[in-house]
Amino acid sequence: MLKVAVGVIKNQYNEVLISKRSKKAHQGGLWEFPGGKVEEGEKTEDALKRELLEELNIEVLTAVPFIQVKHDYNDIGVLLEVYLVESFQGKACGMEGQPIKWLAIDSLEKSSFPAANKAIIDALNLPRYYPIVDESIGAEEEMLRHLKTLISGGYTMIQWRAKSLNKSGFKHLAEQAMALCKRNNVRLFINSSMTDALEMNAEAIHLSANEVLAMKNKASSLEGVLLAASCHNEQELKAAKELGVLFAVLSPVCATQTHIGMKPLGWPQFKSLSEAVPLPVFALGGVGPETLDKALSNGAYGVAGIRAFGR
Ligand SMILES: Nc1nc2c([nH]c(=O)n2[C@@H]2O[C@H](COP(=O)(O)OP(=O)(O)OP(=O)(O)O)[C@@H](O)[C@H]2O)c(=O)[nH]1
Ligand SMILES: [Mg+2]
Repeated sequence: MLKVAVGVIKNQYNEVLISKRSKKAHQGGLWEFPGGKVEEGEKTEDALKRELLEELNIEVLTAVPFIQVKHDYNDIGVLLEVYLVESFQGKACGMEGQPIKWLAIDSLEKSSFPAANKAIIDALNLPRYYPIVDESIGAEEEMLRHLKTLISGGYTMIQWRAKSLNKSGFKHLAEQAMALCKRNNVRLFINSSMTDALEMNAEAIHLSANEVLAMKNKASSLEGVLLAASCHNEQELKAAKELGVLFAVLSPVCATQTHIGMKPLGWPQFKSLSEAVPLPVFALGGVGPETLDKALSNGAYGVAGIRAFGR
């Protein structure tokens, strides 16, 4: 497997720099995030700095690990170690004669990139908020009402959870929620077992940590379905990463009403766990929109919650 250092270079306008691969290269003629092969004995971060200097004539000042993507092309397998380049020195130019351009993150077209980049583009488009509609909010009507409030509040990624309903009750309710979200272009993650979620044709599934641990190496049948996972420790985060989830939720950060008796992680431990695994991690447990800055400064990608959203 070819190890590749890839840089998503951002500017202050929320645009990223992309560059066109030469016709003759592997996956030639497609756009890419600049970067290249990690040499024998070289650290990935050093390879990133070297490649961006060679290809764009810029000096990387800060780069943070973002995600890792494994992909099998028919001819080779690649492991893309993707970094967010948050600051650099110099003016980028195509040193190998390649066209380059700055593009808004939400206008990146997956079809213009090699297939492995789909996961990078999905991750770059993740919102910072992940509200959860849970039955602790109220009965079924109440849950649907709360979902509507969240949708009109502008949230674009929501989790749907009702653990105490039986299978057919959950299916019936989840189908209404999915239809509502589809009409409004909102991505709804169904929190249930993998089997049940696939049976109801969920396009996005939120798995419990136990399900993730039990799923090891079974993800190959899941092309086209987005996965997320609930995690509480490093082992679960690593298993979720291995399974190929788009992001994880790590909890509980602080003490909450719903998880009385569960020992909170606290911010320092949250930070070290989220930094140990290159995956976007949402903080959950006593956090909300007003704690986003605190969460970001502790290594979170965003915040998740039930009562903190849409009230
Ligand atoms: N740099 C880069 N490589 C990517 C991306 N997506 C992707 O699948 N790859 C694959 O990663 C592999 C290595 O990338 P590369 O061709 O940039 O390597 P390099 O700069 O060292 O090239 P060189 O052999 O011309 O020196 C290629 O097989 C390429 O198809 C991407 O976004 N950026
Ligand atoms: Mg390259």
